[in-house]
Amino acid sequence: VQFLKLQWKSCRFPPGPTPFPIIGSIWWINFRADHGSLKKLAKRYGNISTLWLGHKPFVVLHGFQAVKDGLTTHSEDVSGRLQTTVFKRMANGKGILVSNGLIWKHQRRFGIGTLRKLGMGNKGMECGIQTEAHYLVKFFRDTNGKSFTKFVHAVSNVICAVVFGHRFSLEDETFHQLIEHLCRMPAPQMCEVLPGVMNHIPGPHLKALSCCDFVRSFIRKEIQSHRERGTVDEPQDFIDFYLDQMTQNVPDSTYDEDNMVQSIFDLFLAGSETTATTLRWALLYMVAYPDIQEKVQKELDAALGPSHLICYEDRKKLPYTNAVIHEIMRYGNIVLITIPRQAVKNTTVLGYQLPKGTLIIPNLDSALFDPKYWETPHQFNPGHFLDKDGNFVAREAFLAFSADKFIDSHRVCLGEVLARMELFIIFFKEVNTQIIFGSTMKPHPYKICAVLR
Ligand code: HEM
Repeated sequence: VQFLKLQWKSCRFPPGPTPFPIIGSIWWINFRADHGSLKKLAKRYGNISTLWLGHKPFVVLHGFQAVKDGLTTHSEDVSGRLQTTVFKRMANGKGILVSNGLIWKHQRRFGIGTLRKLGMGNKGMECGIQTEAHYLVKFFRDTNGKSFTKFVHAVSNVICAVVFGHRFSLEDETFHQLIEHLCRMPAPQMCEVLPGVMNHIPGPHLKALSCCDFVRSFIRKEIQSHRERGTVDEPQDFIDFYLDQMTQNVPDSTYDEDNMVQSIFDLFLAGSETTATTLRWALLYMVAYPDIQEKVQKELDAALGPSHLICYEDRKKLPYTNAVIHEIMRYGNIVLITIPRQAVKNTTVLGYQLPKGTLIIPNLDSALFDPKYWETPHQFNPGHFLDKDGNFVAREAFLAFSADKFIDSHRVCLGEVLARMELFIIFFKEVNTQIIFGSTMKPHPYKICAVLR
């Protein structure tokens, strides 16, 4: 009976493999939503298909057009986030990244507005990024080439300056603890499968949750020291602005300390590892494609010179470098599928009527490698972002930050402009001050025994 019920239910959704009670249809992709299995799914069922996790349908969007139309035609309808066990333990419905409804609207609007007031997109934040880029290169010189491990420190420090009003030294022990806990936080999936049981069994999932607690208590200490300092005439950082907002008389206000802590937590979570990983890919590609590195260095030398203090505006004079950074983001493809969306009301996606609560998985990877939109999708080719005269061209299929151009619209990356500034300035600083090369190929460690002849 359960089987028949499920078949009846699945008829109303986009096509997909046959679902069975309990296991659904994810058996068809070997229980793994990775690049290869989602490609296989699209090949068999088309650009919109359904996977069932037990009795829960996930609608998968594949290819640039499907991802774009699916997320933007009725963008507000598909702007929800699923409240999974992990997300509840991580955020409890607060903050920006996985919240919904009024809390999400308030916190997101406040977050964007405040980041702009604090200089996102202009000189304000540029200065903080230049400072971090400077310390990275200094650290590189002092340690003879080990700056690569410090990307996450540099980009987290930019966020520290914005939210706490100060940066940390790269040697600071407390800061190291913050970074360590931030990096150990990836979602503990087992809690999703067996929530009740996993809460009592030790393992990486409990470690990840205790890392969340550490980061939150770190943020609370900073808020406490702001409170002790008392009100300031001019708010200097995110916490100042938020404390001020809490005193305003806003109808149905959701501005409280828990939401402040979680919003700051979300900025760290969404903004540290993402940007740092992209920078690590950047260096790897410069090692793998030395001819491209050389062309970037030539363009920098010709347009700016070695002692120039780089600013984001300079990208307009550096079309090739700008194209290389975009190609790093496209080819590095760090997100694969974006955090699943949920329909907040009955809606239509690519002609299918989807009921409220349906989960939607936009496969960003499939847009960044869509052969209809990229000339050589599986090659690292900065030419994707250049016209025949060598001018930089933006590409509509470049959905690294999700599927909408406008930050004020629903659920796109809130830190896109900050990320772009960081990538441009830090990449410039690295390539302009050093030649990046890989060391020799070494054999894996092995044990050897010599016997006398
Ligand atoms: C290379 C760097 C980055 C990439 C590739 C990236 C990508 C993304 C993607 C794909 C999403 C999901 C959007 C959706 O649901 O459709 C997202 C959301 C978000 N990002 Fe980023 N991001 C980056 C850097 C940053 C930075 C630097 C910040 C802020 C400091 C940030 C803050 C956020 C926030 C708060 C959200 C949640 C928005 C919401 O749910 O309303 N991101 N990002």
